[in-house]
Amino acid sequence: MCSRAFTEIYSISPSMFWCLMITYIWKTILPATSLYISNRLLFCIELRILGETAGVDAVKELYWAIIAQVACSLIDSLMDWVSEHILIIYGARIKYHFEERILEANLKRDLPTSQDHGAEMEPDPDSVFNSLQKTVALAQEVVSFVLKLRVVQQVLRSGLANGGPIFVALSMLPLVLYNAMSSELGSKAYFAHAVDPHYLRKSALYRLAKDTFKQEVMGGNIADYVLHEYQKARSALKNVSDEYPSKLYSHRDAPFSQMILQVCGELPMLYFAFLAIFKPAELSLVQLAVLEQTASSLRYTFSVITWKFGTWPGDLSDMKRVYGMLDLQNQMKDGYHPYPPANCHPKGMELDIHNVCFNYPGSKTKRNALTNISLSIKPGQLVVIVGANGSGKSTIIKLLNRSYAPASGDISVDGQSIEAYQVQDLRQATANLTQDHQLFPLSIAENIGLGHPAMIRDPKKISEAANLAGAHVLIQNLENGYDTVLQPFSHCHTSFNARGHDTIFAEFLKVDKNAEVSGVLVLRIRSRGNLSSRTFMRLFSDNIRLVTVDEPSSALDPQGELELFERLRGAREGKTMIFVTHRFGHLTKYADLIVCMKEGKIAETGTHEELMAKRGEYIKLYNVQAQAFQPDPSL
Ligand SMILES: Nc1ncnc2c1ncn2[C@@H]1O[C@H](COP(=O)(O)OP(=O)(O)OP(=O)(O)O)[C@@H](O)[C@H]1O
Repeated sequence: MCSRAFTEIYSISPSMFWCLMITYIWKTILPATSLYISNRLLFCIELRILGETAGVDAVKELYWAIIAQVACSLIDSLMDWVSEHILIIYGARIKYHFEERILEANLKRDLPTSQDHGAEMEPDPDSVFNSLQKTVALAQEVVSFVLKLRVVQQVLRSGLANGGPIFVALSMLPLVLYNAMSSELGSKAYFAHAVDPHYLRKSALYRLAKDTFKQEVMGGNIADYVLHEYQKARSALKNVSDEYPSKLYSHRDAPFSQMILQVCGELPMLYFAFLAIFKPAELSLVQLAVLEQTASSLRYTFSVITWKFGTWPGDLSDMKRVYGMLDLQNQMKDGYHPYPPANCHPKGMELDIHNVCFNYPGSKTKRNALTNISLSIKPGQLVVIVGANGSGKSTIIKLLNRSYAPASGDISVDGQSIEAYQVQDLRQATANLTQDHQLFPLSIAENIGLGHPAMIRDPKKISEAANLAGAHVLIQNLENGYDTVLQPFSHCHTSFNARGHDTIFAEFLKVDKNAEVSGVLVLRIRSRGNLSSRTFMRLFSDNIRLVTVDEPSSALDPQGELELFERLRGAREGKTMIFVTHRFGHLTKYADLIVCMKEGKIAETGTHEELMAKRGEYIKLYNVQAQAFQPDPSL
């Protein structure tokens, strides 16, 4: 997986990749090089002070060490600048690259797969690069540790550091012991949850003073009860601590391990003190400084490695999430055949639903959403599906537009199984108007034009579609007309301190507010048919052979719905039309076929007259509606 990420990131910009690698290599060798140079510097200073040249040109070495030290510092700051500069540009390019890949994958993903994988569908586009950087950082520390060991070896071999091996070994001992005896949670994978019933009750009661519940608590005059119950729960909790899990985990009942570790930490200095007592001639302060410097540098790298190694699986998991999401296969297989077939009927789509059963993925209900549905719809028919809430009307539409696939049975379209066709082609031949239609955070013109993207740059067609949907006048009266952006995203940002700065914060609120389109306006646009404008726009496409309208009444008043149905019927030529609606009175008289649903099954089918004569399920629904419009005789 790491090599896949490397290859992908490399392909975004090979030149920037190599520049970044050079800075990483530099950062890897720098600590060992600095350690070596500063050790040399200290030794040369000592030789110079004591006047012991012993064949070494101390002054010349001192100059070289000074030049090398300064050069390292300069190169290091240059490398810092280069890597920061590259990361700003390259980092953004990498992020946008993965953002695009995630967007593309999400757009191609079918509904059941998206619903089954929920949160996995939105991984952080930054995480591949972040994970890779953390992997590189771990590798850097390991290599740096090995290089530092080489420097230690050299120091010990030089004979200038008497007692060095024991000193270095003693310096590393506490770290090794610490890792062996460690009881830290920090680098472990864990999750924690509270189980104590008194603690859970105390926390729940504490929340009752918050805004969400306040009105209810005050209105119900239950404040005393809440406080009393809180006190009861608190005293039942006794000494149970709610300290962070990591602290509770690392706390030891006896102090011995801590004491041993503490004493071990002092051992190197104690050892040197004993040497000073018993072999003072073999020691110097510079030796002590060099050894301490070397050992502390090794200790630091060792502890960074152990920490990074512990957190590495977690770092990689973010990268895994991105690739897991990108590699996810759609549950619904795409077909091979183009749609429409050459011999299709000019009047519209022919549909044959045969013995279809279906339930939603993850549904916990015993009853299927649809059970044994069989239905034939002839080309160009106007079909109305009626039935109580939850009887399965919308689900039929969702199977027809291939949002889901039946669990069993088959749907055939123009004589061929629906699954044999390419989904994209089928969708191009279908116009859906549903209760779930959303306004996109784009301009009104785009919101409408996206019904038929080929005409999205045609303002005449867009206003014609809005006119047909009855939304044109409202849109035209807006300050920015069709260019009004609906529900724009705000990209404002304040620093933490700006919150204490009245002028800046007021300005921030103003800018942030400007980005909002009022919710009232959005509602008006919805109710005045901006959503159906998109469907009318879609109807301008010559490809449409099936129109499904699923209860747009939640956004429309009865008059608006009646007008909408009238206009949709006006565009009926060459299209099969299926309407799902509760207010079906004004539609059923035009219906070639009425399908009456009950509890996921088809209760009866026929024309209005046939179903009225049957005196079954349909007439019950019809009478309930009719009664709502008749005067109450008791009044
Ligand atoms: N996304 C979903 N996940 C799980 N169950 C669902 C989902 N959508 C609908 N259902 C269930 O499937 C059954 C049929 O729902 P459907 O929406 O098709 O009924 P409907 O007749 O269109 O109802 P309404 O008139 O209220 O829209 C219901 O029991 C409903 O609760």
